[in-house]
Amino acid sequence: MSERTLVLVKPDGVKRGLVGEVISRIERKGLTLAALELRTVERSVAEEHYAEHKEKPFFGELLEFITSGQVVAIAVDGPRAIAAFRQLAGGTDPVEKATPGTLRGDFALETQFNLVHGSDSPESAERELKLWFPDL
Ligand SMILES: Nc1ncnc2c1ncn2[C@@H]1O[C@H](COP(=O)(O)OP(=O)(O)OP(=O)(O)O)[C@@H](O)[C@H]1O
Repeated sequence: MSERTLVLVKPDGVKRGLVGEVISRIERKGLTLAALELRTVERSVAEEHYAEHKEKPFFGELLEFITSGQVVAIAVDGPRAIAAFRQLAGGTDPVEKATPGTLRGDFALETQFNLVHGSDSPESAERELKLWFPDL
């Protein structure tokens, strides 16, 4: 059964010219692109996107970071797309958790600047896709 997930290339990935690398790995895995947009994120969208982290000590920094530059939002389709992209991304901490061969394992050093976001469950995917691609 096909699923849809929301992927973001965060501002660090866009600034470093890694959008192509992320898209290439998504496509090589066999996943397909349903929608793609380069945009800046309004603070309200960022707050809603990361609502589950509202009480965390890093919430303020996270909002600053995600609104600090352009992001690429991508709706990605495929069988088990949610888990498949999380596998491509690697663990949240790019050094302790992400293994080489993953996007974060290969290209990131710090937990905050970990290059990509991928929805972590069908419920998150549905919520996030509505937020980022309301017309899809
Ligand atoms: N301890 C931390 N310090 C700074 N930033 C953090 C920390 N933990 C998480 N973050 C930031 O918040 C984001 C969301 O954290 P979460 O635990 O949901 O990780 P994730 O699901 O792997 O990442 P994402 O939701 O971006 O895909 C992380 O990707 C990272 O950018």
